[in-house]
Amino acid sequence: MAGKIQVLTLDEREQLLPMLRNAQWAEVVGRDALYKEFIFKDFNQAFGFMSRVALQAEKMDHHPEWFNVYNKVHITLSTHECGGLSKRDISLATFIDQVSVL
Ligand SMILES: C[C@H](O)[C@H](O)[C@H]1CNC2=NC(N)=NC(=O)C2=N1
Repeated sequence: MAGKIQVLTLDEREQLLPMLRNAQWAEVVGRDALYKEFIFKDFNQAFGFMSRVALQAEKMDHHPEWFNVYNKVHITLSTHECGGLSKRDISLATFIDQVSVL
């Protein structure tokens, strides 16, 4: 594992979180994490999306907490190693948004 991962500073949050809020990522109450719900046409679309995210998550060694039923996918992102949001969560959220609209 590379150098220790740090929680985002207040400056980083002010810089990075507005764009994610605009993209419907919500800050979880009572936990330093991001949450978003995705709805697809059907299970095939949802699972295709999850497959793309899974491959990227494995590459990054950064994995989503998620829930799926049929066409719905709910995703929570946080970094367990630092107990909160890190730049890895921002990167993964950005990737997730990109592949959610393919
Ligand atoms: C051992 C392994 O590298 C760690 O448990 C990784 C795996 N995936 C992870 N995913 C997330 N979201 N946060 C982590 O801190 C994390 N840590």
